[in-house]
Amino acid sequence: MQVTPLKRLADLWLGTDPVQRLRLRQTSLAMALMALCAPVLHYCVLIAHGERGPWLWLWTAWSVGGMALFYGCIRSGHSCRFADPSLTSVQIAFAISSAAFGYALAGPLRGAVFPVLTLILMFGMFQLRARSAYALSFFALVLFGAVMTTMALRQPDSYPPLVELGHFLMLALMLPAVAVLTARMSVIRQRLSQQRQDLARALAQLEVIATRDELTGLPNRRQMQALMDQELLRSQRHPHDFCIALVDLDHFKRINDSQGHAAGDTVLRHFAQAGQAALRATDVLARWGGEEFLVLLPDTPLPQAQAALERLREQVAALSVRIAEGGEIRLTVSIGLAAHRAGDTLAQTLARADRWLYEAKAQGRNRLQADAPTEAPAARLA
Ligand SMILES: Nc1nc2c(ncn2[C@@H]2O[C@H](COP(=O)(O)OP(=O)(O)OP(=O)(O)O)[C@@H](O)[C@H]2O)c(=O)[nH]1
Repeated sequence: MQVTPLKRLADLWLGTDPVQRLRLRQTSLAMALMALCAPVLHYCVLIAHGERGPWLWLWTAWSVGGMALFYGCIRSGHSCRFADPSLTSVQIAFAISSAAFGYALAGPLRGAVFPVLTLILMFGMFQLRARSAYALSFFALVLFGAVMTTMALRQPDSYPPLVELGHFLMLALMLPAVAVLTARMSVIRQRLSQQRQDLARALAQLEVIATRDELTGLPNRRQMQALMDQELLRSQRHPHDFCIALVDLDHFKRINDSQGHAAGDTVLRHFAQAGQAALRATDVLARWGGEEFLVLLPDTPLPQAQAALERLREQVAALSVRIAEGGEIRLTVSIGLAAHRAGDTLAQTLARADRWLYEAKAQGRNRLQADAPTEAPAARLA
């Protein structure tokens, strides 16, 4: 992808971390607004006093410089050590103080500060909690009240006390209303965030339900079918061997009948653990249905698959499952193993594994029957 000079500039200004970019975008917007307000205030002061004077320059340095400091603090990562790395509350408090200072300088055009003050508080709608919104509104009201009182006392001609009282009353109505709206936004934001988390959790659960067998935690039949389809596609693209084995617990009905269904479930769970432990991490053991399991051995030629499943059979035969009712159950498995042949369908390979399993059962159980490496198993079984 080509990097345009504009994107390079944006990366330089905002960095590349998406979370930091979001914070810096917000602060840059606030900084731009502050920079745009400066000439307007200069105009108001010129109209009111015919000259700009040192206080206005102090306001300009304080306001624009302060916002630049916020930007620097966030851009450098310095703010990450604070509870709110966006510094939202502090930035809003600072902007309120700048607006109050501007109000004291603006003279007859000071009413222009009120929409700016609303705008400043609206920045909090994206991030502030209800409590901070109320606190900042209160802070603004107190600060403006103090500035209005001071100006009415010191310059009653430009700031008539009754007019200032009217201004204050207007603020006393407007600021709590903005705080209430911000608080409501905060509740909506929290609800949305909770819903997003619930949805993500439900999706994760759904994925588990859709792909895992509830009793054993192994991949279920649907998931195994998908994995085998994938392996088939891979073997067609980059030819390699893979094998499929059907593993069936011997005389499992007897366990259920003599020890109960719960004991049968315990045995299934123990078999699943032992089976997984006996296989390689790349092999997949899945519950195919009932007491029948399926093993997919990707990228594995028949002799290796045979050795792996023989090891599994031996380890299961050595297993002793302790059941809740007391006592121990021993179990064995019969295994039918088939190597996939190029050109065959998965159903054909599975059918061959099934026939070998049938053969293993017929020959007395607790054994592995597999394709002969040199002989076509389909021919032998026919
Ligand atoms: N406890 C329990 N039993 C199950 C579950 N799924 C299937 N079964 C039982 O597994 C038994 C399978 O019995 P059969 O198909 O006769 O096979 P078997 O007794 O293992 O005999 P062979 O396969 O011929 O060695 C049945 O009793 C089923 O009820 C399960 O999730 N839990």
